[in-house]
Amino acid sequence: MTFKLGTRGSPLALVQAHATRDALAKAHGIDPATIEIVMIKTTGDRVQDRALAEIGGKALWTKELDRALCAHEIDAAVHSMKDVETVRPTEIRIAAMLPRADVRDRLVGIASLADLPRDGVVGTSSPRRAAQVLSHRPDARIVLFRGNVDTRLAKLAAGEVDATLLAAAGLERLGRHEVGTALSIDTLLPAPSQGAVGIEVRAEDAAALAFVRAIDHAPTHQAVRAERGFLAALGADCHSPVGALATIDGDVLTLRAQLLAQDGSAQVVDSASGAIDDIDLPRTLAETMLARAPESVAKLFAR
Ligand SMILES: NCc1[nH]cc(CCC(=O)O)c1CC(=O)O
Repeated sequence: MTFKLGTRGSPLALVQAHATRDALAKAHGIDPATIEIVMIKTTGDRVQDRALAEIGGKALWTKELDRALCAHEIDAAVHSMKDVETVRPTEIRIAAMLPRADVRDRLVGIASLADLPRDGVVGTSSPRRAAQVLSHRPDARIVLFRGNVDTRLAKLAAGEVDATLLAAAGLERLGRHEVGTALSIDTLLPAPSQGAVGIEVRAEDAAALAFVRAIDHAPTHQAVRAERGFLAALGADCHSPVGALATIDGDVLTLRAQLLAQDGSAQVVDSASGAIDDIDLPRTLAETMLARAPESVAKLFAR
């Protein structure tokens, strides 16, 4: 009997699936060959020329994996948590997370946002990164930029843009440590769940749940749960320019968050600290921030 681990087929997804397989094999003292990696093509992989927001948002990355999981074609699915919708089907359960990688974004093409030429062009399809760049450099021109890491770097090298932003976690997992410069979280607060890999199982599959839970990294899971709780409380989706990062120190969780207007012209930044298991903290922070958000920010959150 092999345990079937489903994944997208992108280079990054495959690295993450292999890391999950290795962690499971090690935790259970079993041969990695007893865990089969099953590649599943998603709509998000097929459509490369339009913004994700336009063609259906985050569900693009998870829909086919959800279907395969519910159809018992796989026993678990590996995801970049950043790409997983905030509200999951009741049949599916997030069982574990790998230890989080570097949460920051890396700026590629120029050394700092101050080095962007006047009216310089930044390629990104992330509303958060676009708004954050514009908050620092209102003169910047944002152009839609998708594709895998190599496609984006080739477009940059061809001079299509002056700069782009990529998650440090993805670059590092692909062995591309040399690409770009990490921006501090004070300059660019990362997306909720950035740098975290999660493993989902069918909620009713107690055996798979126990098998996968053995590799759960609790501090990552707790931090990502708080960040996702914050997004859920906002009713936010991939159209929403939101940064959020939870950090854990001893038994205290601190959640920092940023809501921006789409053009970066207004923003609200705040943080809250409390017990790790305080389930009200993310919602209270979201409500406090929305209450003092200017109209250009508040209107982005459908509540
Ligand atoms: N939306 C694409 C996506 N989803 C997860 C990562 C990187 C890995 C991570 O953040 O965990 C990326 C690429 C990027 O944002 O540069």
